[in-house]
Amino acid sequence: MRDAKTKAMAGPRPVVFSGPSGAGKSTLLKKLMKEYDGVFGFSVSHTTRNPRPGEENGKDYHYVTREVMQTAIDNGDFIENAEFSGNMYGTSKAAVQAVQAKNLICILDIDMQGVRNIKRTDLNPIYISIQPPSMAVLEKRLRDRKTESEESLQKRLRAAQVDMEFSKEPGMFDVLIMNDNLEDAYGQLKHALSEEIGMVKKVNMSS
Ligand SMILES: Nc1nc2c(ncn2[C@@H]2O[C@H](COP(=O)(O)OP(=O)(O)O)[C@@H](O)[C@H]2O)c(=O)[nH]1
Ligand SMILES: Nc1ncnc2c1ncn2[C@@H]1O[C@H](COP(=O)(O)OP(=O)(O)O)[C@@H](O)[C@H]1O
Repeated sequence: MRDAKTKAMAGPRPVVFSGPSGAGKSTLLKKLMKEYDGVFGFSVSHTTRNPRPGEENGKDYHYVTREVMQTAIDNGDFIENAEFSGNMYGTSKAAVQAVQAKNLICILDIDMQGVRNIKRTDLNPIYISIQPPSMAVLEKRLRDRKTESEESLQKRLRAAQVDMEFSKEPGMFDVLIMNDNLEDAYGQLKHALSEEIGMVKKVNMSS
């Protein structure tokens, strides 16, 4: 456990976003970061998947080869890493430190293996699960997003089923948000984080 002093030095509590691919994590967190400019900072993960149109290296992800990623993992550069849908993903220590150095609330978008592994660290985040209203809605959203091949889509849907069960495990998440209507889900998210947002605004305004 971190004592009060180290906690204060590390800045505000990070926030973990998890939930099935296509549940709306990126949509919600981008909205949040836009509205609360200077409050949140995104932990830019590493991945071996290819960038999608519109995604930027260093902003959405650090896009790397398996070799580069494995070497960095072996080097102890990562807080956690996982294999998802045939690709490697991971949170580097540097990604989180870069956000915490600016005294911002660090946002992590990670899968359920990441959640399990972060629970073994002293990061002490708020765990938020974003869930879709149903598998049918999730499938429609993923298809309409037009980012996945049929094979990748099927892999994501299979992982989603496991994820939806995982999110029901007692004590796994602090907040569960069902993303049916976007504005409602966003309202719930802001409400869940209102105390942390208030604290960061106060501290950063007076410094
Ligand atoms: N464990 C872990 N999972 C990650 C990390 N970065 C992204 N993910 C997860 O990997 C999954 C796939 O992400 P992505 O390929 O961007 O697809 P999308 O979720 O459909 O937009 C999602 O569940 C993400 O939350 C990471 O650093 N660690
Ligand atoms: N509440 C919602 N209603 C309808 N479509 C949504 C909603 N939330 C997100 N979407 C859409 O669903 C797709 C998946 O959302 P995205 O944020 O990419 O999910 P994730 O980051 O969890 O994989 C996107 O095309 C997004 O625009």
